[in-house]
Amino acid sequence: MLRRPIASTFLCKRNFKSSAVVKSSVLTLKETLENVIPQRRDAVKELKALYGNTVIGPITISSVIGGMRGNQSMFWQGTSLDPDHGIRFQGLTIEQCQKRLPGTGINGDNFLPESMLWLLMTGSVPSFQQVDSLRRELALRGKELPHYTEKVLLSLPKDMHPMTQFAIGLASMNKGSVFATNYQKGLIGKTEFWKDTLEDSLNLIASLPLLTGKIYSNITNEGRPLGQYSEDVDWCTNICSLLGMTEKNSSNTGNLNSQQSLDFINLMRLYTGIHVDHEGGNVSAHTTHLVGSALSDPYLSYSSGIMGLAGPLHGLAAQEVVRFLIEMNSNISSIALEKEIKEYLWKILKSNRVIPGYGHAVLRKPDPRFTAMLEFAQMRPNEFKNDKNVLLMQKLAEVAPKVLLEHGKSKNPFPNVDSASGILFYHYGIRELLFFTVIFGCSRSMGPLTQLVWDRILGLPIERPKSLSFEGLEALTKATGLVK
Ligand SMILES: CC(=O)SCCNC(=O)CCNC(=O)[C@H](O)C(C)(C)COP(=O)(O)OP(=O)(O)OC[C@H]1O[C@@H](n2cnc3c(N)ncnc32)[C@H](O)[C@@H]1OP(=O)(O)O
Ligand SMILES: O=C([O-])CC(=O)C(=O)O
Repeated sequence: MLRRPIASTFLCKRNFKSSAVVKSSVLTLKETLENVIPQRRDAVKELKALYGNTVIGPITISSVIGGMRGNQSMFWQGTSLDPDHGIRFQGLTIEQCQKRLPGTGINGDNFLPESMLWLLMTGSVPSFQQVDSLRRELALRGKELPHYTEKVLLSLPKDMHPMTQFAIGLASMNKGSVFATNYQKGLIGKTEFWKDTLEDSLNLIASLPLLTGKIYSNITNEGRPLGQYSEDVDWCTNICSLLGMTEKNSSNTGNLNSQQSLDFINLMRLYTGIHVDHEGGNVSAHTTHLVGSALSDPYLSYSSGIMGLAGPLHGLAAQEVVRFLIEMNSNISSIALEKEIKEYLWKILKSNRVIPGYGHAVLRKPDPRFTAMLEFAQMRPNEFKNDKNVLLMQKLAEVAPKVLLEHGKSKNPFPNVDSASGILFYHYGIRELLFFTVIFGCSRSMGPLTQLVWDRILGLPIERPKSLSFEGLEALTKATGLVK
């Protein structure tokens, strides 16, 4: 399908109220980080020296052969996950972030993911000016993709999975890695690794609007641009524009009116603001951390994380949910008929498949990220009242937990974050199901890359747990004296 070319090169300047008042005295993210580092380094050093031998939990055989569930064995600073209350970003709930993190300064706009990045990196809520300076810094850093990355992306088959294109694009950018180059030349020592890691990480995050836009235009518009990049707007406005999903400054493929265009940008800010991280053990974060522990640069490390996000039990569930909702809608006669929905779900369970968007490895309550996405839809009743997929998504949140509870296997029968997100993007006009997880991947860059910077600030070692064979485990059971 060919898309309309961009109607005009006119720049949509949704100017930031703060732009005019940014003072040169505002410390950059790096400078702020430099102020925080000495105290944090000392604290971790002291913890290790005084309490290094403190035992913090048992490791059972079930956990060794059960995906390390429950093992408290990773250091992760930015976020932590409570099974009953969900994610906290440097201690703040989603609700608190919505109240406290700065946005554009325009009433009703969501907080900016740039604010979240600042919070994760430094541990404190940024001021309006700090966020605006970071927004500007990222917009400048991200204004072009390396020519070799463009070339690599253009050479890929248009029907290659967008997540594969994403991982390849990111890995190709390792050619320009400041960290890898300076390490290879022997120009940096261990205590300084974090500086080049930060440099690469900010460049990587900044490049994501163009990279994502390129992949989307590859799969929908034969590689021709759908929108225009601007240094004057925020990261998400650029993402939306480059997907061709803004009223102005893009091909406006979804024919959005100005309210819908604004809503779509705010949906993107909300989505990418709360998917940034889910503590360290999830597959994408853990993979980035593991690969990074071998001192692979941020591009290679995060490209590996993206490959993990591309699994259907993890981020790819976002695409699976949309497919599932559309298929279910064409197989039931009415959303109001709970009996039919239940039968449909049972058919899936009886064929030994999972219900996508439900269950979680850690959470034991509905995912507050799901609730935040749901609230986005509920706050716009006129927009969504006739969308039968969105209505089914809401109905399922009532029905599926009952069925999963009756099924009796899943430890968590409630909706997770992937339940709501893709179908909202679909509503506004992103119809390529395979693409949703790429948007997830834009957001997820922020948490794991923050940790990578901190891994290097703290000089954490290469990760290398001990593995055990069946015989090794058996020998341990005998050692307990409980088994003959
Ligand atoms: C961003 C994210 O990654 S959020 C998660 C996105 N993934 C999905 O939505 C896919 C569907 N959900 C699932 O597959 C799982 O709930 C996971 C992968 C998220 C968590 O897996 P686990 O920690 O192993 O879950 P749990 O301990 O509850 O699993 C116990 C059993 O219930 C099953 N189960 C868990 N969730 C579901 C589900 N949604 N539908 C059907 N069965 C399920 C498991 O497959 C497992 O079956 P088994 O004993 O035959 O192996
Ligand atoms: O925490 C997990 O295992 C999966 C998840 O929800 C995420 O990574 O966002």
